[in-house]
Amino acid sequence: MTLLVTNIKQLVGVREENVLLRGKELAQLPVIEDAYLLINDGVIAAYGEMKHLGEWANSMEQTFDARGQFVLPAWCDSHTHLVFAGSREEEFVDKIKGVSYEAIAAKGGGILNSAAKLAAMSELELLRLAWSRLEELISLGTGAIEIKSGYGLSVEAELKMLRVIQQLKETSPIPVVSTFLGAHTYPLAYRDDHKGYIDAIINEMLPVIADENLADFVDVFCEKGFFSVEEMEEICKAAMQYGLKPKLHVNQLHSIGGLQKAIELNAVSVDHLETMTNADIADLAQSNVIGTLLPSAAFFLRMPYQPARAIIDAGAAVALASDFNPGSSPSGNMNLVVSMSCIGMKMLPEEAINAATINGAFAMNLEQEVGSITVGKRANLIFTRSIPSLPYLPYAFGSNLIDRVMIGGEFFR
Ligand SMILES: N=CN[C@@H](CCC(=O)O)C(=O)O
Ligand SMILES: [Zn+2]
Repeated sequence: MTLLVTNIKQLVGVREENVLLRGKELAQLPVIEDAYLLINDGVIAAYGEMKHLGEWANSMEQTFDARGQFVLPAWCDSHTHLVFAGSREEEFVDKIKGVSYEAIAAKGGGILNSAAKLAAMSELELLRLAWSRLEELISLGTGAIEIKSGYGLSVEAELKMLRVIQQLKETSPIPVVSTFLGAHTYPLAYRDDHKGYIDAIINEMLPVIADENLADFVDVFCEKGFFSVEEMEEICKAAMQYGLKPKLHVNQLHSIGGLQKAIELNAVSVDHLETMTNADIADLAQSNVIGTLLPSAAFFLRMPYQPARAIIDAGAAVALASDFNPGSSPSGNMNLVVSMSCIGMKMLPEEAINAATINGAFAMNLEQEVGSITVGKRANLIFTRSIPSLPYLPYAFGSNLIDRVMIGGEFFR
């Protein structure tokens, strides 16, 4: 089926080629004013200025008049923990009362709290909950997503999470990539036996994950009190033997060398980056690794935002993602993430949109499929409400400025 979209006020993120944007390039967001867009079988087939629309347009079987809407590539959310069993608002209240993130984790809260809830839930119920979250995110403009395990922390429960992600992958209308995060924290039973848990990850979880093709990436929470740089290296090297690529949680609370090791391991991305030394910024800028910034986690944990300006100005490639999870970012709303990055991290609107689309696609190895208006890519698109300009999107934070979301050439809901 072919659909012609006409009278688009601005077609945003038009790119003939896929290039990961770094440094100054991040502010370059190519648009076509007063545009048309042709979609064939759910895939972008052509685009251009309305004035160049040929006679052929008259014979189109299906047309949609965008009447002055802006059309953007849907958000590419490259870091989420979307599969979880329950919310953790009791910890939210504890934190308001002054209890720290680390103190909550130390007394069995945090990730372990989510793991206990997940262990008690069936695969089917987990899938039902995750599916309804995913539907909400798509209606908020997310057109591709990465989902991690990491609330299982046992062979059985990690595999249960990954099988839920696998089912989402098979049935979701948007591309889903899967990340194995068995090394999210040490389960209680292995609190004093790190080697034992790492052995379980390497010898019991990874072979099944590889056998059933349950993950595209491997992640480790490299942090004081969680996994050390050496432990991260051991786990990544084992996972890489099965073809999983590293995408790693580093430099959230402390700078302990995780970022440098991730670069050495040729990670696809290093995620969080709230705590960056000047040397960390320089090392990232000189590497090919994408720095994925998660401003809503910093916001929710009341931490200083990631130093986006310094990271971009040093020449690094950055992506933006939601980190949707029940502990540190109970929102997967990428519109809010884009606003926060402009308001809290002084990213330009063009930089934020690029970081949340094309660079996010690169951070999931999905750049051939999504992230820009490019012939051959999926027509996963955001149609805005009537807005005066593109910067109005991050400026008017909290308003729902999305009129419709298109997934694979069809309007979603
Ligand atoms: N930092 C590690 N993991 C999650 C938080 C997990 C949780 O608190 O449940 C994050 O990315 O912020
Ligand atoms: Zn995370």
